Amino acid sequence: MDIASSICLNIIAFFCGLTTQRCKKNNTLLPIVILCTLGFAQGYIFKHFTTTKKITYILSACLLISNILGRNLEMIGLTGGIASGKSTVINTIKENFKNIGIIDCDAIAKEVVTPDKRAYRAIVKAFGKDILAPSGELNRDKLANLIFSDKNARTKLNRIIQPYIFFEIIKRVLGFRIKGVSNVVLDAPLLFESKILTYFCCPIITVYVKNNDLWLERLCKRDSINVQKAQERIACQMPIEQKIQKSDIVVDNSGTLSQLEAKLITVFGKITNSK
Ligand SMILES: CC(C)(COP(=O)(O)OP(=O)(O)OC[C@H]1O[C@@H](n2cnc3c(N)ncnc32)[C@H](O)[C@@H]1O)[C@@H](O)C(=O)NCCC(=O)NCCS
Ligand SMILES: Nc1ncnc2c1ncn2[C@@H]1O[C@H](COP(=O)(O)OP(=O)(O)OP(=O)(O)O)[C@@H](O)[C@H]1O
Repeated sequence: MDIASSICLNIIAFFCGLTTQRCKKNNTLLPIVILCTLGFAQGYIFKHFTTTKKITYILSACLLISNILGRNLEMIGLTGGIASGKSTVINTIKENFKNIGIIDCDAIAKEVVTPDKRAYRAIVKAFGKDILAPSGELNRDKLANLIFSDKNARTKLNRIIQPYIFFEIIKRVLGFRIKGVSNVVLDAPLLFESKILTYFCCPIITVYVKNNDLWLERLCKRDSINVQKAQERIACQMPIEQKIQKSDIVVDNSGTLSQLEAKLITVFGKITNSK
C-alpha cells in the first residue's frame, strides 16, 4: 500500500513538473503549490507506517527527482481544426527530427476501441449494436456521422473514450521519459477543448488553413463528404480563431507540402535548440 501510494505521488510530482513551463508562461504558482501538497501527503501517508527518517528522506528526494524529470521534458502540443494538416505535420517531424517522440491521440482513440477493450464495450452499451460493422468492429463512418450531427451523442462518446485516451497519454509520456526522450509532440485535435492537456504542453502549435475554401476542399476530398457536412464537422470543434488566439505558435498550411516542411523545420529547429 505504501509503495503504491509513493509511486502515485511520484507520478503526480512528475506531471506537476511537466506543467512548470506553462505555469511560468501564465505566471501562476500552481506547480509549487502542488509539490508542497504532495510533500505533506507523503509525510501524512508515511506517518502511519513504521518507516525510519532515512526512508522518508529518500522518498522525498524521489519526489523531487520525479518533479525535475517532468520539468526537463518538453511536451509540444499540436492542434488545429479537422483536416488542417496535423498528421501531415507529424509525418514531416518523423522524417526530419528523429529524436522527437510522437503521441497521436487519433491513433490512441482507434486503439482503445478495438473489440473487447473496455471502451469498446462501453460504446456498444451506450450506442447499441447498430454502431457495429459486420466484422464486430466499430463502424467508424456511422459513428462519425452520428457524433458530428448530434451534440448529445458527441458528448456521450467523448465522456466514454477520453479517460482511456488520457490514461494512454500518461503511459506514453512516462515511457518516453524512461527512454530518455526529452521532446515529445502531442498531436491532439481536441487539445484546447480538453482544457487539462493545455497545462502539460508548452509551446502549443496550431496548424490551420488560412484559405477557407482550400480547407473545405481538403476536408471534403479526404473524408469523401459534401461541403455542408464538412462545415458541420468544422462547427463541432472550438472555432479556429479561438485556437489561434490561445496558441503560442501558429502555422498556416495554405501552401504546398514543401512550403509546410520548410516552415516546420524552422519552427521545430528553434524549439529543440532552445533548451
Ligand atoms: C468519431 C470517430 C469514430 C471517427 O473516426 P474516423 O476514423 O472517421 O476519424 P478520425 O478518428 O481519424 O478523426 C478525424 C478527426 O475528427 C475530429 N474529431 C474526432 N472526434 C471528435 C469529437 N469527439 N469532437 C470533435 N471533433 C472530433 C478530429 O479533428 C479528428 O482528427 C473518431 O474520431 C472517434 O472515436 N472520436 C472520438 C475520440 C476523440 O475524442 N478523438 C479525438 C482525440 S483528442
Ligand atoms: N500542404 C498541403 N498541400 C496539399 N494537401 C495537403 C497539405 N497538407 C495536408 N494536405 C491534405 O489535407 C488532408 C488533411 O490533412 P491531414 O490528414 O494531415 O489533417 P489532420 O489535421 O491530421 O486531420 P484530422 O486531425 O482531422 O484527422 C489530407 O488529405 C492531406 O493529404
